[in-house]
Amino acid sequence: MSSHGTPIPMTAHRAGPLTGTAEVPGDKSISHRALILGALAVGETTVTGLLEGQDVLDTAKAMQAFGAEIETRGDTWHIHGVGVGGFAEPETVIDCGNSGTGVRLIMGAMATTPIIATFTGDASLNRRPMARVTDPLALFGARAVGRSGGRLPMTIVGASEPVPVRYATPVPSAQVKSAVLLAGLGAPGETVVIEREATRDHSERMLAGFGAQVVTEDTREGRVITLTGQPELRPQSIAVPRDPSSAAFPVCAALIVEGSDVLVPNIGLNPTRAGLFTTLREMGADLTYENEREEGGEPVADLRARFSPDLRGIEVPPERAASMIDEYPVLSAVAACADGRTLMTGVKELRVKESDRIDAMAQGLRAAGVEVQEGEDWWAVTGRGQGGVPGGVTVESRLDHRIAMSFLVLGMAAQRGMSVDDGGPIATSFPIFEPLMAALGAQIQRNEG
Ligand SMILES: O=C(O)C1=C[C@@H](OP(=O)(O)O)[C@@H](O)[C@H](O)C1
Ligand SMILES: C=C(OP(=O)(O)O)C(=O)O
Repeated sequence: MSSHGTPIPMTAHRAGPLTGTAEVPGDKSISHRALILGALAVGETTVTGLLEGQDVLDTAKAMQAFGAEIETRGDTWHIHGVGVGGFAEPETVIDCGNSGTGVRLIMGAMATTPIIATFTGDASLNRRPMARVTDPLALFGARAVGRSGGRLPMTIVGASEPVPVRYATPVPSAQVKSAVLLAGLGAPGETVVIEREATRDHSERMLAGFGAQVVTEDTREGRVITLTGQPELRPQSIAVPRDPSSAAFPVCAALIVEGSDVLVPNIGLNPTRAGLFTTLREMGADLTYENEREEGGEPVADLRARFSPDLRGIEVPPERAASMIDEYPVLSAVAACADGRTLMTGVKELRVKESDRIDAMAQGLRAAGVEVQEGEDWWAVTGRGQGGVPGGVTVESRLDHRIAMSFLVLGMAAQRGMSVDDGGPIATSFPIFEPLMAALGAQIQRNEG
């Protein structure tokens, strides 16, 4: 089932070369944060390039429920923030749909204000673990009551006298880090988050942009981030860069579809996000960075991906996992078309995303004729070489946009194409995926009725 309606079965067939320019939408992580920090600032924040995918739209609706006024004029989003500590108590349940980032960051943002809010989501989100966020929020003085196993629906009672927190994250998660930092905004004094492995740092960068005092130090313990609480956040004008996690799909498709040459302009290459591109280049991908520059304090380049007939399997180092965590599904589609084995280790987190992504990809790849081995925190794909994946099957997308898109990309190179039972979830992060890929020359269709 799609998150908000009837399933949309989709098929991608093997087709001629993919060529042209792929203008992918705005970054999902940055879009959520722009809305939440805009809601916590005093005055009007404007945002251009916001990803208008369902996950982000659900966060916008949630911010309205907490009292922010949000309107769109043309392509610009205007957010009238209520200030740190100014959130109102929502009158209804907050539905975050399919979005782990949305629900976890918003729980953090409200946890140090004395209000009560109840959160829910779709069947996928309601299976995902929330204790990783509610455990540190309890240290601030917030309380959480949810379903067994720390699942949604869940009610958070915000702390009435919050205290600052020092917290070492037990899992590599930018969502956990960000929830703690956002909660720290409402607590007096210094809140400290320590992460052993650096995860995406958009919250730290954006908090600093809004005028909060945030200091990051790399130490022997790991990355130590110190935030000074109760700032007055100054409204900003934010231009959201394009999403490298969405760019991954046209890039990977171009590498495996014969004769392709695709330009994906203006992609953020923040090192905490760019692990996939490094990995693809190590596999022998013809992937170049053109027009490298800095925009809004972030490294940016145009990516040019060309058909790469000599891709080889590699071992992806576990320390790279955080910088490409959402890209393993599509990497496995490329690995299936490479020569040799691609081994991915240190990736336990993949099991608690919108689906168990190791299981979802392993089952679908095996059905498509590709050998996959797996353990709790690793998996390995034995490539069948260029043009060697039989395909020709329908696989489950499991309410997971990245699973759906990864199998459709594989279908573009597989001998007999690939189908997914439901492409509906794609709209959570990449609502223009179908027309964008079709404009490049992909054969992608909905199987109505
Ligand atoms: O903070 C974020 O914006 C995100 C963090 C990652 O999740 P985890 O924090 O669970 O690793 C990532 O998978 C997700 O798509 C977006
Ligand atoms: C894991 C993802 O998102 P979230 O955790 O926000 O649902 C993703 O977009 O791949």
